[in-house]
Amino acid sequence: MSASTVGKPIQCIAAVAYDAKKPLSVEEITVDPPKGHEVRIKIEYTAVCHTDAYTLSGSDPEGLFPCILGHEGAGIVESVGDDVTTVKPGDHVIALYTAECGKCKFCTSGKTNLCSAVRATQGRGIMPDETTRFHNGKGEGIYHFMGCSTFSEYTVVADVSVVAIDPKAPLDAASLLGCGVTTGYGAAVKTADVQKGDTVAVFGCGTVGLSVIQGAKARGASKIIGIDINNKKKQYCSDFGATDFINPKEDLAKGQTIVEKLTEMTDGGLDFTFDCTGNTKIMRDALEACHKGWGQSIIIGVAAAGEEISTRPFQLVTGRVWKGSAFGGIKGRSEMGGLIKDYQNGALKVDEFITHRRPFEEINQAFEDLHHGDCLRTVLKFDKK
Ligand SMILES: NC(=O)C1=CN([C@@H]2O[C@H](COP(=O)(O)OP(=O)(O)OC[C@H]3O[C@@H](n4cnc5c(N)ncnc54)[C@H](OP(=O)(O)O)[C@@H]3O)[C@@H](O)[C@H]2O)C=CC1
Ligand SMILES: N[C@@H](CCC(=O)N[C@@H](CSC=O)C(=O)NCC(=O)O)C(=O)O
Ligand SMILES: [Zn+2]
Ligand SMILES: [Zn+2]
Repeated sequence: MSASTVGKPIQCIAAVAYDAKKPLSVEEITVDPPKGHEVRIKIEYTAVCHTDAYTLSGSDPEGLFPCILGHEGAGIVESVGDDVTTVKPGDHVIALYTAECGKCKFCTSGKTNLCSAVRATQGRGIMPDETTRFHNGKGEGIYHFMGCSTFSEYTVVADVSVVAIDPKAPLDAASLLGCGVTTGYGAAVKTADVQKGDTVAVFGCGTVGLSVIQGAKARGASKIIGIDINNKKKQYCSDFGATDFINPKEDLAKGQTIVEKLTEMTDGGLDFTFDCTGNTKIMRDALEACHKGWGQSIIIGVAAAGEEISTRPFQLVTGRVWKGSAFGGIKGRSEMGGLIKDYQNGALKVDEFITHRRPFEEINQAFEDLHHGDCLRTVLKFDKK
């Protein structure tokens, strides 16, 4: 912490999304000090998740411009506003797009990790007091994103949207626990609660899908089928624990559907399927590949505005279950410590997802990296020292 910055605006580098489909503008911005119940973080590392690209594409109904995207990030608390009791300057932290206040109807329900404390203002790109902490060189306000905005060297988040972690945990790996790894792993071990011997199919084997595979393996699933249209994902699937890989563009017999193939491979269908593509047609396939009577399909992928899912109601009448999962069902402030420990004792692979590294200034190339089948996550480093 630098005491000289406390209570003052900070000028720093950030990537501003001025408009949908346009490259981010890497420029100097001003980050105001944190107000009550807010925390200013010096972000050390941030990664690019598919959801950042989705919002930048203009398909997100909550997308607002100009904004500072980014929600997979870790850093060090620079200063805190009044009444912040859970973190202090110098703490190593992960920003949380799924807050945990511990007090709201959602948090106290014991049924969900969703929290309502700051979600409404978060979706409108502003802090809980309805203002922004970000301004560009012209003095114009810039919206926040997902309550995190980690594509800025300094960011301000609500105190319920940040968790302190073991300072011995490397912050590059910690950044990935801010979304992709936690989301997929949690979807398998918490939302689905996969059990030993279960059969599992995962559609879309990026960081989220591979993390589902990792969770299913940890639980002792008997068959884990990775499905992806990119053959470069085959080796990754095997590395993270899949027993089989299918490329639907190449591995189906003439006239055979992916649902038929999966049903044949699993004696009638899977115990669990996961959509990690955001494609609503794939979501239908994933549901219909579930075993009659009990199979559950978990939607993780984020679909564009206007997209809807459909199936014959008979699919549900006959016992298949459609569910969704946000942040893997994980409560960020109370459960992140356990994931960090799992990572530290070797039970949870995280470093293996870092396939590319770049200085923050190359953030637009990091978005390009996402389209290459060999890229799982590009981690961007702020400080070149
Ligand atoms: N619910 C939640 O809490 C969260 C949701 N998400 C969402 O999860 C999804 C996955 O995220 P992430 O892993 O980062 O994304 P990636 O883009 O890294 O992974 C998606 C994978 O799916 C593949 N794919 C695309 N179309 C198909 C298809 N028709 N059949 C099979 N595979 C296909 C892609 O291949 P290719 O690269 O060749 O297109 C890619 O390998 C996104 O929709 C993201 O927005 C992410 C985090 C949290
Ligand atoms: N803004 C979108 C919805 C985006 C969405 O579904 N986000 C996921 C996390 S994606 C992370 O990479 C999520 O957890 N949603 C729950 C939430 O409360 O936002 C839209 O409006 O469609
Ligand atoms: Zn994400
Ligand atoms: Zn809450």
